[in-house]
Amino acid sequence: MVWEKDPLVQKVCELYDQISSLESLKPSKDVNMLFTQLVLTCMPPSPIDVTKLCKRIQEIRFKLIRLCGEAEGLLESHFSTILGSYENPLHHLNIFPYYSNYLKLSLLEFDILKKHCSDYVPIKVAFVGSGPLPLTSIVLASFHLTTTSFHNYDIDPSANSKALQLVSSDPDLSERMFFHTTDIMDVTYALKDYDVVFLAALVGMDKDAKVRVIDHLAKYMAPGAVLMLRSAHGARAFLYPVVDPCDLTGFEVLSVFHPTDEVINSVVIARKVPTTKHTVENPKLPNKCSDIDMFSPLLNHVNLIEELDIEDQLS
Ligand SMILES: C[S@@+](CC[C@H](N)C(=O)[O-])C[C@H]1O[C@@H](n2cnc3c(N)ncnc32)[C@H](O)[C@@H]1O
Repeated sequence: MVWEKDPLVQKVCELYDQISSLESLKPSKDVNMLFTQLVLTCMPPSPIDVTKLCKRIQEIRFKLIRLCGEAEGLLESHFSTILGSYENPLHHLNIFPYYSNYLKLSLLEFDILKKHCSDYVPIKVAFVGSGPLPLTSIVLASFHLTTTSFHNYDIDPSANSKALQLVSSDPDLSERMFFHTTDIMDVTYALKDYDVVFLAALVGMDKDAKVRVIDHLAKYMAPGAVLMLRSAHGARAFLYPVVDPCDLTGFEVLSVFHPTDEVINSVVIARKVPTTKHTVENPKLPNKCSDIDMFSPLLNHVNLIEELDIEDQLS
């Protein structure tokens, strides 16, 4: 189908023109109004396949994803600064306008994780691209994985110092949340200690960059460890990069879930396969997620069905 004439695509291009003309993407009435319009335009289920867009609109999409990422970072930084001024920041998270979205997204990710690691609670989780307001780690640690330690990686030192400020006064999370300031591409053997690695939607802003990060994680994560990724589907792919199962070399894709409500990101869960050219010598098996016999006929049978489901979903 030729998407250029599609009214939704036309609306996205109009909004791009206005957003790209803004002086600043810091939270303001105009910025909030334009991004709210953009999200409301892209949210409804849509048959749009962004791989079929013409070159001009592909370029608009790539620039728009970057603008959305910049605005999201500025929004999170803005509210993290306000929250950091409270005595107990974690008691006031609901001042963040998208807090309920994170509650729903984190519950969705926890439910999907539980389904594929049903007999085991992860001991160590890494969140890559945690940002100045690491709500996924905070929500998971507070409500779902209440004994798990969370290692948050962010390339931006100011993001980590703001994030640390939010949890340092909490007796529980201050003991279970850790922050590492580094490019994830520079983290190697430490990655093999994590039972689960979450990859933020905004780490790897285009396909090539995303695949480079995924290949790096495939090289150093422990066999059997779980990778949770955020992707996008339909018109939501104008807001975030898309992760396709074929991008996940070195992993076995367990499921892909496309929400249709106000949770914008699709969720992809995959498990590091035990034998891959990427495997680093003598990898330490993280824990029970890898104790599952990766090649037991039953498991393969179940996985095959789920992968077939994936094929159905994606066809
Ligand atoms: C603003 S946060 C938003 C996270 C968002 N809530 C999500 O789930 O995608 C994204 C963070 O990723 C960080 N980031 C981007 N590339 C990175 C990399 N290669 N290594 C570590 N952090 C990175 C940015 O500094 C930014 O703070």
